[in-house]
Amino acid sequence: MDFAREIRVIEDFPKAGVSFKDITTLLKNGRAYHAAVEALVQAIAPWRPELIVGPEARGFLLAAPLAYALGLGFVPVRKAGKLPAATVAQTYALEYGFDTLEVHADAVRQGQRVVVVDDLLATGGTMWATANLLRKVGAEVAGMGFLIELTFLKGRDKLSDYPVFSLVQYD
Ligand SMILES: O=P(O)(O)OC[C@H]1O[C@H](OP(=O)(O)OP(=O)(O)O)[C@H](O)[C@@H]1O
Ligand SMILES: Nc1ncnc2[nH]cnc12
Repeated sequence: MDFAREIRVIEDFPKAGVSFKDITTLLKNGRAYHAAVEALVQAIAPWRPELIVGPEARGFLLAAPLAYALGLGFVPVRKAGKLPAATVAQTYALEYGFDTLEVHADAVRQGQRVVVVDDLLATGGTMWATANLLRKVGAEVAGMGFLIELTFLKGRDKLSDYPVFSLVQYD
């Protein structure tokens, strides 16, 4: 399937100069959504994950069905202050300023192989912070899967310690 055809591109959203990749058009097409999750399953299964992790919010839309398809558990990474039990936090740089992501301190077993799945790789800041969180709580990050990669932002360079897979690339 040509996944790029299912993704709507909105220029100058949320601000001038940004070419926004809108996955809602893919998500509302059942065949495309199913095929995208299946393609990610095929790419990620060889990494032998024991658990799937997804960052809030769009990451949940791919990571949770992927976990379900593989018969694995799902762990959410959330923006600061959203998770109720004891957490570990990681602050990371945004284009302007900083943000903080959290995961439950007891979310993984020591040495557990986890794969992180998100909708889109841009600068890599979100995924870098997520991987750091997972290492802090004792996980082994076995790989990272994305629906979309904005190759010109070179997010992969920040993630060079890990295998990275993306289904659709924009350059
Ligand atoms: O590689 P990066 O430069 O970190 O950018 C990619 C991240 O940006 C978007 O999330 P956003 O923070 O907009 O949150 P949302 O999923 O809640 O919309 C996207 O879903 C990725 O998680
Ligand atoms: N260009 C883009 N489109 C959609 N989501 C994004 N997150 C970061 N950059 C993005």
